[in-house]
Amino acid sequence: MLSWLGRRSAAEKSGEQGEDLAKSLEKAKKPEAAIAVQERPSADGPLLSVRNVERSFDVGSQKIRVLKGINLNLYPSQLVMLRGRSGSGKTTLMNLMGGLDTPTKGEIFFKDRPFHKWDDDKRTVVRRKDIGFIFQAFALMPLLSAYENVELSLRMANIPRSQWKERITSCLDLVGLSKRMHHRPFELSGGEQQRVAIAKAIAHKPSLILADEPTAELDSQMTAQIMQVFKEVVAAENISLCMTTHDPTIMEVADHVYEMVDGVFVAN
Ligand SMILES: Nc1ncnc2c1ncn2[C@@H]1O[C@H](COP(=O)(O)OP(=O)(O)OP(=O)(O)O)[C@@H](O)[C@H]1O
Repeated sequence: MLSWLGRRSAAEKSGEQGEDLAKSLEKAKKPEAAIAVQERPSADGPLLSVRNVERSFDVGSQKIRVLKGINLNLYPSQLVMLRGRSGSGKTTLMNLMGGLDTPTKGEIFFKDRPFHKWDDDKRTVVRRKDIGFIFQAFALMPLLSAYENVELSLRMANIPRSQWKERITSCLDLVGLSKRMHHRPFELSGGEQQRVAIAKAIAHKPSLILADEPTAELDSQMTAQIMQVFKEVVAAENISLCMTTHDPTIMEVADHVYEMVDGVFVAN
């Protein structure tokens, strides 16, 4: 598995079981070339629109086609999941959605801004201000408290210092960590650390949160808590959230689930 964090840093030089498995394997045998893009669920236009996107990588003398024509619309205040087997292309797509990478073909519009045409510097400005990232491995600074970790995000986004205390307190309160603000990551459970990571990702009030397997390191109880926090954050902060997962037990929380097989979406 390629780590999103690893590839993110590079790009940023400048963030199953029994029956279900049998069903998904059956579907995997017959991928459809492309499925209809999600119907418009709200009066607003999409926050993010991915149109006919392809991504290939040159490895030695070979061209590897990872994404083969992806269409996706993400609307304000939606919680969307990308599901697929390891290597199907989920992280590659998330990197494109977050402006960490650009497509080989196709278009990506974030708030009508053409990410596919913009250089990394321009995308970075938008990313810092309007997109939050959450990783499987929490990605917290180990020597900083929960409070200071969230503060770091506000500092990076150039939010005026006068607003920090109120915003940090309200974000940690939203994720249920008011009583653990001054704990450092090693003094927190895995679920609590991931809640700090969520507070950190939403602190600068982004419109979009991208989360790559945010519950992969957590047990089922912590996973359920994190999914509840995600639902609350999407509602309270008017944020759209797109996350990848292998876990079939959490799909019902999503407004929409995209199933990816070998670089294309298939009907689920
Ligand atoms: N920079 C790259 N260079 C070459 N191949 C790459 C690159 N990035 C991704 N790939 C290839 O693209 C394919 C899809 O990788 P990706 O990480 O997007 O899958 P994934 O669905 O997120 O998998 P996982 O669930 O294991 O994280 C893999 O075969 C991977 O080796």
